[in-house]
Amino acid sequence: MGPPPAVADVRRAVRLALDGMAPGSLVLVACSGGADSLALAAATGFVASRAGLRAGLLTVDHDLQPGSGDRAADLVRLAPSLGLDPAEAVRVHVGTEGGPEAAARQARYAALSEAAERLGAAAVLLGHTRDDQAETVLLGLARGSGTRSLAGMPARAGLYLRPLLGLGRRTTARACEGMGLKPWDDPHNLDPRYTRVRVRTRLLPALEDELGPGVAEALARTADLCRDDADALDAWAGRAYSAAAGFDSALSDIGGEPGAVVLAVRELEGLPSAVRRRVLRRAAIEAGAPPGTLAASHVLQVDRLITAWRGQRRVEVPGGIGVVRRYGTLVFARHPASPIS
Ligand SMILES: Nc1ncnc2c1ncn2[C@@H]1O[C@H](COP(=O)(O)OP(=O)(O)OP(=O)(O)O)[C@@H](O)[C@H]1O
Repeated sequence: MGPPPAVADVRRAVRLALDGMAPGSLVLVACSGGADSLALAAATGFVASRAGLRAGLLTVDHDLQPGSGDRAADLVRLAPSLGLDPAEAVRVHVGTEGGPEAAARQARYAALSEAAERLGAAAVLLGHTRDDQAETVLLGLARGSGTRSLAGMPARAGLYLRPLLGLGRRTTARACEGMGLKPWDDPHNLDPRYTRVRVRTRLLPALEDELGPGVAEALARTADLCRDDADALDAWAGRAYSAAAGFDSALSDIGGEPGAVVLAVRELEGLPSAVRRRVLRRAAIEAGAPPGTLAASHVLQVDRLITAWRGQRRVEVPGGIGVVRRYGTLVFARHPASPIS
């Protein structure tokens, strides 16, 4: 008799994600002890041993709740029985910048990347599921995001893989049951003070009641479609950026300071706005604007220097970057030379 269907589904997803990896490579599972990453950990131990790969477990102890150190130690003790060796608990200090959730996430990824490098891992596996993806899309819609944000989380990004994005949370819970594993229920996952928890526990179930049980799956499909669109637009914008920034070198001292980015307006005027806005966003970032702080409204203001220019002198974007229109160019710089109007 084969394994229960949910166990087989999780193993298949892991097998697909690890396909093509060089024999002997080390893959690490980032495991919180919750159902998603516990099912992932067990399936990875199983698949890796049959695929000639080595598998290990990393758990991050944020030291935010009483007992978190014990939980991390329990996971490390459990790991060898799942075929995961090495297994490490990494303790991190969580700051407060950007709110407690964002700070914990940032500290977690930094710790995971550091441990992966130290252990020479070829990949770090995360337990995000289709339901996490659906929540991300809903949150993006509510913020008025564009295609890049609606694309949600990618199945692979650098070292990080998300093998379970095609499976629902119900499947991981059943897989744990099927393997006799007892996941940890994080009380945070039920705390309605978190927006994501309200989306998970109230909004998505209400949508499924009203619109049918396939809503999470449909939202995850939207994410995939948006990713394809965003990738295509990014590629177009990359070429457009090179054309607009790589014009005649005689003009390249217009910026007036090192690090300035100068774009030729005539290369931008005929572009679709979705592409032009991407070019402008990239120019601002290359000139020194921190990516996370650059809002759509900033990019729109810069865009008006092209589409609705009435001698406006200067647009400010985060990072102390000013944008001015000067001769047939847009100059992005910390202290751009005074504009021509
Ligand atoms: N403390 C942690 N240590 C290691 N990895 C973690 C930790 N917290 C989260 N992760 C990784 O990030 C993924 C997504 O985290 P998130 O907080 O959204 O999930 P979770 O509620 O912890 O659920 P689960 O553990 O069931 O995946 C997890 O599946 C896991 O791979």
